[in-house]
Amino acid sequence: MRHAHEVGKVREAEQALMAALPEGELMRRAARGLAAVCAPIPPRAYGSRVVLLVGSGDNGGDTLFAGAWLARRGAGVEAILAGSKTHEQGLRALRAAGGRVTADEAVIDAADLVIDGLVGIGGHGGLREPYARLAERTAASAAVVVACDVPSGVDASTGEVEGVAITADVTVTFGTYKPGLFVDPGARYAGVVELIDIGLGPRLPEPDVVAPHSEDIRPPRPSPESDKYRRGVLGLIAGSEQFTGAAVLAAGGAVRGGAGMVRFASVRPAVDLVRQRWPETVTTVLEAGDVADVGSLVGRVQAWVVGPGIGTDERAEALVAAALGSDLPVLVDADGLTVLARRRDLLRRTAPTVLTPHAGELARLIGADREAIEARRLEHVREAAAELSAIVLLKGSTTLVAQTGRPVHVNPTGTPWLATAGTGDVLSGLTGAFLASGMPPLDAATAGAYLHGLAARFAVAPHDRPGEGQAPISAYDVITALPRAFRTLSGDTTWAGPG
Ligand SMILES: NC(=O)C1=CN([C@@H]2O[C@H](COP(=O)(O)OP(=O)(O)OC[C@H]3O[C@@H](n4cnc5c(N)ncnc54)[C@H](O)[C@@H]3O)[C@@H](O)[C@H]2O)[C@@H](O)CC1
Ligand SMILES: Nc1ncnc2c1ncn2[C@@H]1O[C@H](COP(=O)(O)OP(=O)(O)O)[C@@H](O)[C@H]1O
Ligand SMILES: [K+]
Repeated sequence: MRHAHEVGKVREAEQALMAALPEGELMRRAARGLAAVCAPIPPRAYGSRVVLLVGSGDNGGDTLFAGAWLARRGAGVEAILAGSKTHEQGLRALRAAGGRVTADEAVIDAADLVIDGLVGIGGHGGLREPYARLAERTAASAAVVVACDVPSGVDASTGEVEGVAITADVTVTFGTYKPGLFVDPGARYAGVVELIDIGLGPRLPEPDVVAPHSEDIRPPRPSPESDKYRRGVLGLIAGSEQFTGAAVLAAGGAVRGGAGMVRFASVRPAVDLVRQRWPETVTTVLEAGDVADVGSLVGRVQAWVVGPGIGTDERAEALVAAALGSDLPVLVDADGLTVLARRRDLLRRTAPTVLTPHAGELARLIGADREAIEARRLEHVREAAAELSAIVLLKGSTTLVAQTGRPVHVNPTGTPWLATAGTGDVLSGLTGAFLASGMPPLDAATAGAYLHGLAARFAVAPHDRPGEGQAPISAYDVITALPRAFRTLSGDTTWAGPG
């Protein structure tokens, strides 16, 4: 996992470390790391035109020291001192190395490299002038932009962006990742994030946010003792007279997600379609009076997924109530979430509940404003998990998974091409398969989001080559690419082949 810490925790750890080190050592480490990332950027240090945007705090100090290092290696370094004061030793170091100070902001236009040292973890609120103007000018320049610690204008703890911010190609961050580098909108401004070890690790407490690596994703694998029941039977309640496609897509996610068996229940037209496309499923046609008994009609399962395409009428409500009335893990998605918005009482249960809303669905569930959720995703997903007593997977440009008392998991895979009807249904079926296998719900949701996003990337650009073009995808393409996504995960060494 990549660990991210909020500003308060970073400052505490830094203070403890600073007390144990010679003065200025921490900044030296940060500046050296920043310069080392900048040096190889074409046309490389010697003869390149480097512009430093220097604010009044230590972020500006790091940037001045890094600029001095680059100047000693032959770069032409000019610093724009934008703050009300300037880090003195940093400025002395830059001048001693042959760097210059300039008031001419036009140097940004012709720069090869701009280093953003306006604000770091000390930033609050939208960028004030002249910082905002400098950020806009930088965005219009062809220079490579490297942000020091965080892109100025991005809230390091939350990823909020108020107004203008620096758009970086690379962000060089120190000691630990910051949540704002992982979570949108901030993540969009950060570019590639490089972590520099400044020795903070041992002093850091539990992270606030984590982003899994491929090796952290461990979907269940069958063992020689496995049979279809032990692998996990998923009960899936999806589709209605009006919406049948959602059922086919959710069933596909579950089948390709490795469920031992999918027991599918719905109205006749949805059952007919699911059987045609996924003959592997065991189906139950629900007649008008059957909904309350769905559990016993379907047979034994280890987890439920309820919601995709079920509609929002009384019948749908009874289906959601029946699933949540069980003592099994239940994932509620799509229409099921709309039903829950008026029946929050159904969430009072002891078995785990996983909710998979997009921002609009979450807005209805917690009575918040959709735009506010998009702007402050981290805050809202945490609040929702606490308020709804559930594991909440908030979909969107960065998918977040929150469980109270645990760091928020942020999904590193995915692509904006996923924003197309039906892909969410695939995710709920896939995650449901993991729940049915007995995976802890936070891990199941994290693995679901990861593999779903990876499959989407493979569908968009199947050859996985740099520079390869991308094409629009359908939700079905995501299902088709799931096996390939699974195969990228670290292998199971116990497999000896047949015979
Ligand atoms: N504390 C430490 O031990 C270390 C800190 N380091 C660097 O120090 C940085 C933090 O330094 P500081 O605490 O001095 O804070 P910053 O340099 O991030 O920013 C503080 C200054 O920016 C101004 N400011 C804040 N928000 C603004 C806005 N929206 N518009 C315009 N001006 C704004 C403040 O008034 C203040 O003068 C880190 O991000 C990192 O780059 C590194 O050197 C590593 C060690
Ligand atoms: N801008 C975006 N960037 C990346 N992924 C996105 C973006 N917008 C939506 N997604 C993803 O697309 C999927 C859409 O799901 P959802 O909104 O439930 O659609 P549907 O209900 O039509 O299936 C989710 O996995 C979500 O995380
Ligand atoms: K910065």
